[in-house]
Amino acid sequence: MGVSRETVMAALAGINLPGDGNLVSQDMIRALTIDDADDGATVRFVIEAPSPDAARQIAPLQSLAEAAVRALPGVAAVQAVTTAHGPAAKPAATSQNTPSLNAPSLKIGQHPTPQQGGPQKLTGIDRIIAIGSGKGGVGKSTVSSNLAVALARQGRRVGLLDADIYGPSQPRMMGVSRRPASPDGKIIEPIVAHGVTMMSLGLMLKEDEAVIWRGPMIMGALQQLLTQVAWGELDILLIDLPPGTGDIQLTLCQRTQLTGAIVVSTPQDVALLDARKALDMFLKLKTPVLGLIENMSTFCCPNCGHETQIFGHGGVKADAARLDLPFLGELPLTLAVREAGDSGTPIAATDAPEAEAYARIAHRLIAGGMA
Ligand SMILES: Nc1ncnc2c1ncn2[C@@H]1O[C@H](COP(=O)(O)OP(=O)(O)OP(=O)(O)O)[C@@H](O)[C@H]1O
Repeated sequence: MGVSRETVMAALAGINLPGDGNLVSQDMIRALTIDDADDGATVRFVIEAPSPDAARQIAPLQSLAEAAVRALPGVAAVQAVTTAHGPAAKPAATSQNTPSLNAPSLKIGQHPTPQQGGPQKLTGIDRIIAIGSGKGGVGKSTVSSNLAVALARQGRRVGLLDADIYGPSQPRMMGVSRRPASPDGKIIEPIVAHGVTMMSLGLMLKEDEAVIWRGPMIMGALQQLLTQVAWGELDILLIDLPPGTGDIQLTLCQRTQLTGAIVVSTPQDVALLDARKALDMFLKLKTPVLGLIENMSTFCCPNCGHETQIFGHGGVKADAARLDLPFLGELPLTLAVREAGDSGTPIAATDAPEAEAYARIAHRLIAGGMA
């Protein structure tokens, strides 16, 4: 019989905060998961502080919390992360950037405002890279969150915008559930998680709420997420696109000066067919393709170590060579990557062996001046 959620929460309630209360009474525990195994449970949780300053202040409590949970009978391993809610750095000065203490009243999903001239730069953001795919479910969001975290771990100031407006998955993958604040009703304060400044439309909606919007409203929402979020100074903003070649991709490439795009695909033929359409779209929109990533390249059985190429292998690399585009690397299909994403702590934020593959791609982007 494994450890229960209640027992873990009771242990965490024993970790007192410097001011008042404890980790549980101050509602700071998020994304608690308990994975039972024969040799004991692995417990994962996120400590979400109300601000980056508070996160720094309580950083030493993370190891106390981990030790308290590890001491419980039936627990084999503990993985905890401290994240903060609030702006990463002082936002770039704009006339609207004067927060007050009023309650947020931001209305997302308005029609876009007309824009003069061609694609525009975003103040304070050095590079913007869109991460796209042709087909859904190939791991574009998983790659985006892990790459963002890997780049942040290598010292870059990273933003992550979830532009998958119909199916935002970054809140879950980054372990964030709190609605961002908008003290003046105009500027939205992003959330900081795993060292990444992030924002998603999913954070502005109720979890099960569907977005039923026509093209212009979607484009308006994207424009708001790009221009009304206080991103601060960033080396790189990664944009997790929805699958396909629709309104969001078109609006983004035409209105925002992108450094380029990265296309993620599995090696499977049906995925590659759609990936080629995404590549063709970026070509037509004159957005440079910075490279291709092959996700779910190989599967290594965690029990016997046997390697299987479930979706084939090498197809993306071959396409990159054929189209004379950079191949950025391949990522394995593993249970740990899926579980990490579901638990709100991307594998790249851990010391698991899988983190290395994301770190390599991040290093390559930095070395190439792309991040
Ligand atoms: N390398 C991997 N190993 C194991 N699971 C993976 C891997 N990459 C993605 N997954 C899992 O596959 C599922 C789909 O991934 P993800 O949501 O990242 O894809 P997507 O291309 O962004 O999908 P969509 O855009 O259609 O929402 C998720 O459950 C994710 O955890």
